[in-house]
Amino acid sequence: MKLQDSVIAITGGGQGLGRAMAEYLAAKGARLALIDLMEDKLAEAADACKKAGGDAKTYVCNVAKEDDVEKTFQAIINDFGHLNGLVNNAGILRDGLMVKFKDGKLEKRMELAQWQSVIDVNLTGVFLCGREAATRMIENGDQGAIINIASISRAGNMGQSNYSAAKAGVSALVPVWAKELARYGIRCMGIAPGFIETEMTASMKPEALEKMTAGIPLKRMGKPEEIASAVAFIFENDYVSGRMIEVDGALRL
Ligand SMILES: NC(=O)C1=CN([C@@H]2O[C@H](COP(=O)(O)OP(=O)(O)OC[C@H]3O[C@@H](n4cnc5c(N)ncnc54)[C@H](O)[C@@H]3O)[C@@H](O)[C@H]2O)C=CC1
Ligand SMILES: CC(C)c1ccc(C(=O)O)c(O)c1O
Repeated sequence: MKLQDSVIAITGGGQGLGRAMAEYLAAKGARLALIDLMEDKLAEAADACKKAGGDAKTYVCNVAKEDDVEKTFQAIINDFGHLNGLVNNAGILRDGLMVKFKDGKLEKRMELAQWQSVIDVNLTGVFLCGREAATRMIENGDQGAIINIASISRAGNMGQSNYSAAKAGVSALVPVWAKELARYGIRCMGIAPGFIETEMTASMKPEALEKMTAGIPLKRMGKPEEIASAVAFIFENDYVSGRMIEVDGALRL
């Protein structure tokens, strides 16, 4: 698929990795539908995309809400007339141990609400957006790809029951959707990033950063552009489907 003039929706497109993907695809001439909760961040990201050479429109939407998602994808079709791809990128962290001994007493530490909030956004949100994008693409006769952003934590990371379960779930959806959607000319792939440089890591003390990167075989964190280029590769290569790409500097948790 050529990215020039393709319409690509990115959830969580307002900041971080989603914004980096948007700018990278915009520079290749893609037309971006940026979806996020934060209106101000969306406006900044859309401006950056336009400067990079692509068109961009913004949609305030909670990916965990079925109504919001249905309205958003209807609006995208109304605005652009087509949809060629989706990057399911929006995600949240609410880390915590499941149980812990404190003062000789065993405590339940991960609250149900803490579990559910991550499942709602990181797993149900991916399902809702994937289902809506596929429906609109099939109705319109548009071919393309859906990409689920997972994490190295999908293998199971201490303190991340909720997050690891959701990321394992979105990884499992990749071969399911690849098989179900191939007949409509829609591919599905996943990316599992390791530790990536963000605004949060930029503000960390050098000693803490050094400790974090010491265990990574490539001895550095990944750059947002390295995730964005994996996204572009997937859209541009019409024979990749049903698999995960691990972009993690060879780290294993
Ligand atoms: N930064 C990293 O090192 C890694 C990130 N990831 C994954 O990459 C993705 C992006 O991560 P970052 O850019 O670091 O995060 P971030 O927190 O900087 O950006 C996430 C974006 O998603 C949006 N969002 C959150 N909940 C939403 C909802 N309910 N509806 C719509 N938008 C919502 C936020 O407003 C924000 O703009 C996530 O899925 C994350 O799990 C995976 C591995 C490593
Ligand atoms: C534990 C993994 C590598 C990780 C680290 C940081 C973030 C983040 O800041 O959003 C993640 O989403 C992760 O999956």
